[in-house]
Amino acid sequence: MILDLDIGNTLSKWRLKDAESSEIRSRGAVWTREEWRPGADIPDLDVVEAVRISSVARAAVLEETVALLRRRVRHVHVAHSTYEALGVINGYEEPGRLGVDRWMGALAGYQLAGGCCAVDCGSAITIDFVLPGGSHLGGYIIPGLRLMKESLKLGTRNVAIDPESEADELLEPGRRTVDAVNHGIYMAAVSAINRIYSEVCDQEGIALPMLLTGGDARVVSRGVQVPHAVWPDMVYGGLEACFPMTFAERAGKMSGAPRVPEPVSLEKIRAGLAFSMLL
Ligand SMILES: Nc1ncnc2c1ncn2[C@@H]1O[C@H](COP(=O)(O)OP(=O)(O)O)[C@@H](O)[C@H]1O
Ligand SMILES: CC(C)(COP(=O)(O)O)[C@@H](O)C(=O)NCCC(=O)O
Ligand SMILES: [K+]
Repeated sequence: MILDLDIGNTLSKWRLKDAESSEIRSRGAVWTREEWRPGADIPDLDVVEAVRISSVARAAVLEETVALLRRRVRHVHVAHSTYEALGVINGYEEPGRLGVDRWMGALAGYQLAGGCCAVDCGSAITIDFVLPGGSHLGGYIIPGLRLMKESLKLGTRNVAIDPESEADELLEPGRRTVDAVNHGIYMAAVSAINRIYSEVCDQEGIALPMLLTGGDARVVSRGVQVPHAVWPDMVYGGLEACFPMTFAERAGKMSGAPRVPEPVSLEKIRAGLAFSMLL
């Protein structure tokens, strides 16, 4: 069994993949914390022969996790952001500083679709661009839906936040605080994604397919006008491409990869951009 780990700032996601059949046997998530211990909510390591890790948690968390896993598992692979991988050139001035989850997403997106816009809606929302030749342009980072909500709570006196209420896709003006906040942050996220996508495609002269991942991908997806596909396992896809182990992976197949969405024409993107700027 292969254990894939995607350690984010909020949640540590894991899945167990059958090394023979390439099937996903189980999956789960635990809060990202200082110490990561196999226990009730973590799979049994006895069946695990290899681990692949993408982590943006504090270095100490990753080090402890790796040290613990190395005692129990023969092969432990940790992904890093590099200058180049799988035909993609990292756009960062200091490639190692690009969040490795973003790098995994960009690599998976490129492997699936060639050039792409990879959007990861987690604690932060990140929007990365890769051109068909493999040049990663860099990207954008904005607070995720939950962080936006929490920042309002921290920074204002009278904005009472209901942390449990979902950011929903209702776009009309809110008539009570909870709705004004939820509709506001939702609009902030989806309009940023729509606008950034259009601006970069316009600038680069190419309509790119968009791929969405992360804990809030489904809710964000409903507000994104650009044709796109939701790929919950996109970060895992990058791990599969970097450290292929199963027969299917060696043949370039990534689990749960969606059909590549057909982007609208560049003319349409430009017309939409012109329209939104005239308003
Ligand atoms: N069941 C859930 N538990 C926690 N967060 C959730 C859940 N469903 C959706 N979310 C949202 O997903 C975000 C976490 O998404 P994720 O992609 O795992 O983030 P990260 O990679 O930063 O840990 C949370 O900030 C929250 O807005
Ligand atoms: C931007 C991020 C915080 C997003 O993390 P996540 O929301 O997935 O927990 C993470 O990719 C990160 O720590 N990046 C390093 C800084 C950078 O990418 O520029
Ligand atoms: K993210």
